[in-house]
Amino acid sequence: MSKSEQTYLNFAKEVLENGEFKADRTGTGTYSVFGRQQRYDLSEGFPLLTTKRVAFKLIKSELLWFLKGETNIRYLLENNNHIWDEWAFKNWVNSNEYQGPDMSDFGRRATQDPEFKVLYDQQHQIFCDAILNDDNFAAKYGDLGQVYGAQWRHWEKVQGGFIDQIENVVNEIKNNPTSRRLIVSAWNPEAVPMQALPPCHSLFQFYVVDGKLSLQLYQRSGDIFLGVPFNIASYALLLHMVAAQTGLAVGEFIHTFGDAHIYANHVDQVKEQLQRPLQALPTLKLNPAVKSIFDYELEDIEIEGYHPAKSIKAPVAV
Ligand SMILES: Nc1nc(=O)c2c([nH]1)NC[C@@H]1CN(c3ccc(C(=O)N[C@@H](CCC(=O)O)C(=O)O)cc3)CN21
Ligand SMILES: O=c1ccn([C@H]2C[C@H](O)[C@@H](COP(=O)(O)O)O2)c(=O)[nH]1
Repeated sequence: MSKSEQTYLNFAKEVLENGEFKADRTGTGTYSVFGRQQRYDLSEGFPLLTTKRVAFKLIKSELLWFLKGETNIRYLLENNNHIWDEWAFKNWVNSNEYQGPDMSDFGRRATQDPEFKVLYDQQHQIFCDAILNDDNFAAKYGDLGQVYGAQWRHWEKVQGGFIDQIENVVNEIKNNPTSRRLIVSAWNPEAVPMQALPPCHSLFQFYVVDGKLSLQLYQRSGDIFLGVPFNIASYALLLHMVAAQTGLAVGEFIHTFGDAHIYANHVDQVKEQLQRPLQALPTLKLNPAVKSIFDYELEDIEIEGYHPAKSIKAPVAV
């Protein structure tokens, strides 16, 4: 049995039991707590949940997308990753150019009205085809604004020019591992109005001791059922990659939250997941021939020994 997965399940259980009902931006309603922290010892195994199948290939392509400094969903769609579609789709259907049926409040209506869902699926398909095949359309509507990739790799300086926070932090870990300033911030108050969704995983810090690298993330807002399993695996993967590139062993991933919530329409799914038995955690294999944090491709990252229970579907709140 894995301590890491039990840590996540205990957290979900605690929020189900103690979360306060709280209205939210999406109109869905949540059970929410404020200020929590979990620790995952990565030497125990790779923290990809086994009590439901978590699509690791989506986590990989999303993280490589951030690391490339990309903010356009075209790269994700080319890799069959649709987790960010809704936030780009919103820009299109709210534009003057959009001529199709009314898509206002599509996220909520698609889960509640089967007839509307048919219309939404059609428009979503048209949207994805256009992003993939039409360069101008992709440039206009595929871009999520100054989101993670932009802030990590090209933080815009007031006096002109850019800061590559990832390159800097990897160099600092190599050259100055005792530093207490090993921080990457995605939270840029000036950019918030230009982002499809202000960064949920807002800031992270590295720490080196005894030849081991740890990472703590501050996540301002966490969707415990859908987003958090992705976030845990994504930061564990990033930690492994940075450790590999700096010659360090992996230590802990520490996950600190602001508003951690379970959406009201995820409660049954969480209860089902909590009933399931845990399996051993998988292990991560990174291609040792890769010599830069920016050179990893999908095939350089493999998960081995992953034997999860079947996936549990849930609607995403848009
Ligand atoms: N409400 C909400 N929750 C999130 O977790 C979230 C957002 N919004 N907005 C931006 C990103 C997108 N993320 C997402 C979006 C969808 C899934 C999701 O639907 N996951 C499914 C499988 C999807 C698939 O196989 O294509 C799952 O079962 O994990 C996960 C993370 C995380 N973020
Ligand atoms: O990586 C992510 C991205 C998003 N989320 C969740 C957290 C919230 O449920 C929504 C964002 O809504 P806000 O109103 O902007 O907080 O997306 C996540 O868990 N992980």
